[in-house]
Amino acid sequence: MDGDGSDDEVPSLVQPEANAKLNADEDEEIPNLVAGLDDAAISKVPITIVTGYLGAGKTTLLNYILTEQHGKKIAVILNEFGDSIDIEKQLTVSDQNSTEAKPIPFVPLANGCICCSVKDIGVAAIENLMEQRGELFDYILLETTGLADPGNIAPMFWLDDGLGSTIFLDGIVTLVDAKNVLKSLDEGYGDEKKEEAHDDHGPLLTTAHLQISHADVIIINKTDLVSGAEREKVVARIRSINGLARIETTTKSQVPQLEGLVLDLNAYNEVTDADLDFANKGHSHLDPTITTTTLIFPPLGEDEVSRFDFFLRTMLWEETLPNVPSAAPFEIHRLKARVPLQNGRMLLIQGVRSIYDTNEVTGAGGDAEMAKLVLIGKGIDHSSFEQSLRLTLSGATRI
Ligand SMILES: Nc1nc2c(ncn2[C@@H]2O[C@H](COP(=O)(O)OP(=O)(O)OP(=O)(O)O)[C@@H](O)[C@H]2O)c(=O)[nH]1
Repeated sequence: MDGDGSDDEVPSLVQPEANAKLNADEDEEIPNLVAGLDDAAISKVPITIVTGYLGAGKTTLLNYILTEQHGKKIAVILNEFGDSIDIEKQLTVSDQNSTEAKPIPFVPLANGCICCSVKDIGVAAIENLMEQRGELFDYILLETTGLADPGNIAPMFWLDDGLGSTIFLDGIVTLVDAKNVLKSLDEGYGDEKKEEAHDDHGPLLTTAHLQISHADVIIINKTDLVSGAEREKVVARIRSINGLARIETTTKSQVPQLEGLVLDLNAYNEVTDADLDFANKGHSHLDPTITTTTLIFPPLGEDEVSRFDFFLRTMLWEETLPNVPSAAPFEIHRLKARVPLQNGRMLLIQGVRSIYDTNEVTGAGGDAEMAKLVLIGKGIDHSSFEQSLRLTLSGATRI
């Protein structure tokens, strides 16, 4: 595990210009994504994003959580307005861009939890919620709409300085409907983004793909509606898209445990060797659109550290591969890496889309540990990425 180097970590969060718009002031100090490692994190409120396709079982999961014993005071945020639920009619946050602190009304729920509904998951809405925090809650669960792309929501929780100091992203949990997910992946069934996805001219990228590729935990729900063989097929397909996520199968969203599966995932402050090893186990590429790829290389020498960072920057910010200009177009959704250095230190890297964060720790890993970089994304051709990394580390490009 990586926690042993916490006393002398050197956070060096980097931010691409493409995401600068999320920051009100580009000169502001950028908060640390790996939030769990410092003292200040103790008082921060974790947020779990619950996402999943229409009807997959998100609300059923939230209801299940609220009736279970977890000893937490949870604020549930619903990111939608519906006619069906009375509480949603009562609650309004009209303008997410407003800087005025308009109190968000809460509705009491079971287990001492509270619920509110916001139209858009904006920084202002969450800040507003945090201002009212007091003793009201110590955990936030955010249920997104079925068509939300978690890759757009996740960066909000560490890019904004104010928010980053009060909240940290604990993890993304994606519910999928065992009966319909394959159809959703293949056809964009019922997907309003279908046209947009086709504009890409590549294999169809659906909302279901985006929700699976960004997930830290994937709950395959409604298993009562499929046979054992169908369930295995779904698991294999999802595993081929996201080799990093933990996968559980459920009926009525009844997860076997909450801790570590929905709550307190610590998905963004741990990069364990076991996780990366698992992703590298060569799951077959069953999905034509999104795959998980692992690059393995020896510990980096002093000169190679900045070259490696150049490789990451070019790949994530420019979506090109240094030294391999002919590589096919690609998109990176999620990235995790453990990179031992020859000086005995270790780089732990997390990324979502074009944002990534590097922490340097001591004492992690053994002498024999190789560096592992796991990438989840679209159009990733393993050999082009490997070639680019090898050439870049060898100093083929002056940086
Ligand atoms: N058969 C079956 N039905 C389920 C299961 N889980 C949930 N449902 C039902 O499926 C329907 C949709 O579940 P919800 O929890 O509302 O799904 P959701 O993801 O919140 O749906 P949206 O808010 O529309 O995106 C409800 O009628 C649930 O009772 C399950 O495991 N099996």
